[in-house]
Amino acid sequence: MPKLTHSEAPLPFPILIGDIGGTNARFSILVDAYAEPKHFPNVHTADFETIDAAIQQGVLDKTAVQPRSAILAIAGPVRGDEIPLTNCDWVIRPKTMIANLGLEDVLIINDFEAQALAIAGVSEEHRETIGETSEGMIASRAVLGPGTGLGVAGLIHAQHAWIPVPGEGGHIDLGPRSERDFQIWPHLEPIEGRISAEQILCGRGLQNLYHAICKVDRIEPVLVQPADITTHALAGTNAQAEETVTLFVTYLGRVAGDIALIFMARGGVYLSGGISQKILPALQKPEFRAAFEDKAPHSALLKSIPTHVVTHPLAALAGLSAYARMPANFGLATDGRRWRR
Ligand SMILES: Nc1ncnc2c1ncn2[C@@H]1O[C@H](COP(=O)(O)OP(=O)(O)OP(=O)(O)O)[C@@H](O)[C@H]1O
Repeated sequence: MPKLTHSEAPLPFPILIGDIGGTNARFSILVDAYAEPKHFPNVHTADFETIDAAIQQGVLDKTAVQPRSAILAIAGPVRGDEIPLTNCDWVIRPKTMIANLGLEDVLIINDFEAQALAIAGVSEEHRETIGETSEGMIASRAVLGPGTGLGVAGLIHAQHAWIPVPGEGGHIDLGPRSERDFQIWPHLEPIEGRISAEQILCGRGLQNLYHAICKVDRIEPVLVQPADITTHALAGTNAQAEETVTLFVTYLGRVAGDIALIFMARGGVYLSGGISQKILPALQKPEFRAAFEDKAPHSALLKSIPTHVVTHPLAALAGLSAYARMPANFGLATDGRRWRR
């Protein structure tokens, strides 16, 4: 086991854990390393002016347990003492939290690091396997999450620990390969001149792809929300929506295969995020796995790598709890992201 340095010393219990999304914030309290987490009702970020008010009213006012520390996962980079969230107005100020909420120790990490912590221990009941099941190995893994954006993280297994590797993998280039791709690509909305994976593989990306397909087919688009597109696709009630979702899972397979190669993720690639669970029947068709495995000269390697959809309803919180209980099992970098009284 790696030796604990002072900055990696366990956070003191009870620990408040939180998954702070753009729309929803989910909180639990871990009383000790063995107790089941006590969950609190979802908090809508728009209902509270500050995260401190949300924690006070949504958690602390509802329990007699006073947390001594907090581990929060947020969407966006963690830098400095004032951390704005990507998709909502909250700014996280750990020093103010320590002063006002009775906390003595606060750790802030990236939301996809929390997803990576979660896939270290996700059980069979909390995942759906896509394609042939191969025996799970204790080996590096990766997670991709199409939701509001496309989150990507690796989970390296080394020195008897799981080491989450957060990054900006959702922004890698995604190029056309098939004849149909070459028809569609000129009609996709680019970002500063290029098509990144996130231009297609997220909620907004579903709309982008659907509109491009409608343009190529010279059809007036009739579907507006990402959920309309996937609902019609799964029901087989709109041809362009069906093709959108078929291509979406193909491109997701292509990118997931690339990420598997980068991390040598023999332990499996996991799909999280709000969209994966909603398009599970489409992911179970052959296209996702075919694209995932189509990686010459390494197709045999990719064939041996399992792929799963994470179905745990609170995966990020489960990952944070696993870390909070047994920090020595994880090589989580805390430098510049941990504040103490
Ligand atoms: N049925 C659906 N099919 C396809 N996309 C959907 C569906 N329902 C929601 N979405 C899209 O999923 C995205 C939200 O993803 P997700 O639930 O992962 O949110 P998030 O990024 O985790 O944010 P938060 O944690 O704040 O809720 C939005 O773009 C939304 O339009």
